[in-house]
Formats: sequence, C-alpha cells, structure tokens
Amino acid sequence: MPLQDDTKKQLSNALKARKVLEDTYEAQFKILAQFVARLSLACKGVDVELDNRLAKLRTELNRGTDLEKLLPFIEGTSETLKQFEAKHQTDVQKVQQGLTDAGKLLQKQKGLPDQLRRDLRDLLTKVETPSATVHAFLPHINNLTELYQQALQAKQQLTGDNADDDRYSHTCRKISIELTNLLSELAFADDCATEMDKIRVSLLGNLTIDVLLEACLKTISIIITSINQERQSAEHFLLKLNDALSSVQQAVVSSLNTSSELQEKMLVLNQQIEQQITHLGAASQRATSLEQLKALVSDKLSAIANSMRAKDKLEQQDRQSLLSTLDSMEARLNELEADALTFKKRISDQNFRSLQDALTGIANRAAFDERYQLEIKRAQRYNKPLCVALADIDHFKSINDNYGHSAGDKTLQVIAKALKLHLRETDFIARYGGEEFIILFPESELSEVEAPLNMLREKIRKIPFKFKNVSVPITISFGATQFSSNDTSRSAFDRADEALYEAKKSGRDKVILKPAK
Ligand SMILES: Nc1nc2c(ncn2[C@@H]2O[C@H](COP(=O)(O)OP(=O)(O)OP(=O)(O)O)[C@@H](O)[C@H]2O)c(=O)[nH]1
Repeated sequence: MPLQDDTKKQLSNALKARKVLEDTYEAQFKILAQFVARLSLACKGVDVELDNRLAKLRTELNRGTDLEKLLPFIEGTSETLKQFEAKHQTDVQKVQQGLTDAGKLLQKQKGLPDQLRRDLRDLLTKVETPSATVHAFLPHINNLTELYQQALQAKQQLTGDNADDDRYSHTCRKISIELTNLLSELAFADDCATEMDKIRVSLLGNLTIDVLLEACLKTISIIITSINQERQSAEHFLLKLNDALSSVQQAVVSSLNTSSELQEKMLVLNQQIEQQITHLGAASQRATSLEQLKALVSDKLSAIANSMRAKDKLEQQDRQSLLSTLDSMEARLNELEADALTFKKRISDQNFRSLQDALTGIANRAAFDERYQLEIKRAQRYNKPLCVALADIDHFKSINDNYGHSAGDKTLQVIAKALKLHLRETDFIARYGGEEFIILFPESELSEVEAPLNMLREKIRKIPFKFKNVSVPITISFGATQFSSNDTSRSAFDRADEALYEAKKSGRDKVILKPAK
C-alpha cells in the first residue's frame, strides 16, 4: 500500500474518532445541561436571586453556550449558593424553634383530650431531632396543624359553641316572657306597683342572666312583702272584729244582769203594791166610820203611789240601761261596719285590678291595656314590628238567643281556650269584652300574622259545638293591623277594628289585614 494511501486512511480514522468524541461530548453536555436545568427548576422558589441566576444558566445551557463563557457565571452562582446555604441553616433552626414553640403552647392549653396530648408529646420529640433541610420538618408541620385543629374542635365542644349561645339567649328570652306575663297578672298596691314598673322596664333592656336573676329576685321579694302586708291587714281586721264581738258579748251579759236585778226589784215592788191593795181592801172592810175609811185609803194610796213611782223609776232605769247598752252596741257595730266596708273595698279593688277574665280565665281588658303599652314601648325601643288583631265570634247573639246564656258562656270558654292554645307563647291574647278577643303579635310583620290568624279561624270552625243535641258550627272573624311609627295605641286599635268590621261586612269567617297608610 503506498504511503499516501496509508496516511489518508489514518487521517480518515482520526477524523472519525474525533467525530465520535465530539458527538459523545455533545450528548454528554446535553444530558448535563438538562440535568442542571432540572436541578435549577427543583430549587426554584427557595431564593429570588438564586432563581434569577439559575434561570439565566438554563437559557445559556439551552443555547449551547460555551462552557468557558459560562464559567464566570457559574462561579457567581456558586457564591450565591453558598450564601443561600448559610441562610438555609438559620431557616432550618427557625422552623425547628417555631415548631417547638407552637407545640409547647398547645401543650399548655387546658382540657385537651389525652390522646391528643400523647400525639403532641411524640411530635415534639421528633421535632427535637436536628435536620439538614426545612423540608424534613414539613410532615411535622402538617402533623402539628392537625393537632391544632383537633384541639380547637375539642375546645369548642367543651366551652359550648354557637348553639349554646342560641340556647342561652333563648332561655333568657323565655324567662323574660314568663316574668312579663307573671307581672301582668299580678296587681299590687301603689308603692309596689312603681317597683314592678321598674322591673318591667329592666326586662326591656339587655337580657343577660344577671338582669333576669335580679328581676326574678325583686319580684319574689315584692310578692312576699305584698302577701305580708295583706296578711297583716287581714289579721288587724280580724283582731278588731274579735274585740268588737267580745265587747258586744260583755254588753249583752251586763244588760242581762241589770235586767234580772231590776226584775227582782220590780217583783218585790209588785208584791208590795199587791199587798198594799189587799191590805187596803181588808182594812176598808173593817173601817167603822167614813173618816176612818178616808184616812185609811189616803194612807194606802200614798203608799201605793210611792211604790208605783219606785216601780216607774226602776222601769226607767231598766230602759236607760238597755238604751245605753244598745247605743254602745250600735257604736261598736258602726265601727265594725266601717272596717268591713274598707276591707270589702280592698277585696273589690283587688278584683278590679285583677287582670284575669273571670269567665274564660285568659287575660282581661285591663291586662291587655297594660301589655299593649309595654309591647309598644318594646317595639319602639328595638325598632321591631308589632301587630294587633281583633277577633269577634260570628252571630254570637243567636247562640244566646237559641240555646241560652250558659251555652253562650261555655262557647266563650271553649273558644278562648282554643285561641290561647294555638298561639305562640310570645303572643298575647285577652278577652276584650263580650264576644271579642284581642291578640298582640310582638316582633311580627303584618304579612307574618295572616297565616296564624287563618289557622286560628280554621281551628275554631272545626270545633264540634253541640247544643241541645244539635251540631252548631261556630265561626270567628279577624281584623288585624301593624303598629306604625305614626300610630298611637288608639289609632292602631281603631284600624284593627275597621278591618274586623270589613271582615264582618264581607261575609264573616274571614281574616282582613289593614296596613297603616
Ligand atoms: N253568654 C254570653 N253572652 C255575651 C257575653 N258578653 C256579651 N254577650 C252577648 O254577645 C252578643 C253579641 O251580639 P252582637 O254584638 O249583636 O253580635 P253577633 O250576634 O255576634 O253578630 P256579629 O258580631 O255581627 O257576627 C250579645 O247578645 C251579648 O249579650 C257573655 O259574657 N256571655
């Protein structure tokens, strides 16, 4: 083989080998560039400056920039990495410390479940182990967050959640309604009435359990004071009555004694008179001369006249003592009568002030008037709606006329009971008079009372009344309105009355609502 050929071949081989080397280098550079690019992406987000440098490195590597040209840039990045490393170490320590602090803080909380405490202790032991990266702490952070969540749930159950708050305010409201109802049903003397008003006003305010407790205690104390006053005055009256009766008894006994003494004296006198007359008769038989007879008669007559005068005097004494006894008895009786009158008036005042309707047992008109004012004040103060409805039994007169007044009374009782039964506890019903009832719906808009009123109307219609074995359907009409800011108690009432009139006019067994203009 000639030398030229050989050299050519060697050159060609060398070229091929170089090509293979270059390809291998290029492939390896590509792999390295990809790896560096991936690594830089994995580090992304740790540090802004590092992110920027690595992004630039990725671009250069993708472009296939010479390693030589990249060297200064790589050096700069290494420096940044070093700084980052130092910062990373402090970050790791900070995270470890932060986790330990948060865990210990949770440990100090009272009322944690036992299992949670154990888990927390384990976690804190794990957190104590040193770690090279923040990432190593991630599961612990996760764990601690879960423990915090559990602790919060446990605490909520322990201290009571919102439902408890609702229950609390619901109970307060219920007690306040009960107390307001009780106060409306009680009647008190003037000094206690002022106190009662104060309690009512306090119930309009912020309803905390303290306010309610104080109101309850004050009410109890006022009731006890009133009962004591009432008992004392009753005792006083009975003592006076007793005194009066014993002095009357004494007077009767002494007048009887005087009478019997006088009667004995009178008897003696009568006997004397009779004796004198008998004596006169016998002596006149024996008289022999007119002169003798005259003297005898004159003697005897003056003796008889004396006896008669004595008798008259005794009789007068008797009459006198009887009269004085009667006088003193009359005076005593007058006194007693005056006491009884005062007492009777107190009782009738109580009845008058009593706020319950005697026939139906529900609140009466006086109670309504009082409650109406109270609810108006409450509505105005809290800017809450208040509705008032009048109800009137239809053709009630015909029940009285056809089946008698006691059937009418029974009907009123049954209807009152049904109305009260089907109303909410917070609503207020009273017998306004005759066959008319009145209802207050606190905290209700007019649109909200239509359904309950219709429900009441239906309930009444379905009551199976039977008189003299005849089924008698009874219906009721309603007129309702809402109290407005321009209203007085009277104007709202009148509007409800107008609505009731319309209900009657338009065929009865109806609910008519009349809003304020
Ligand atoms: N039994 C009884 N009747 C009463 C009582 N109070 C009022 N009334 C009677 O109720 C009746 C009312 O009659 P009206 O006002 O004419 O009305 P109504 O017959 O109900 O007819 P409308 O209201 O027009 O449907 C009268 O007959 C009263 O005497 C009561 O306490 N007991």
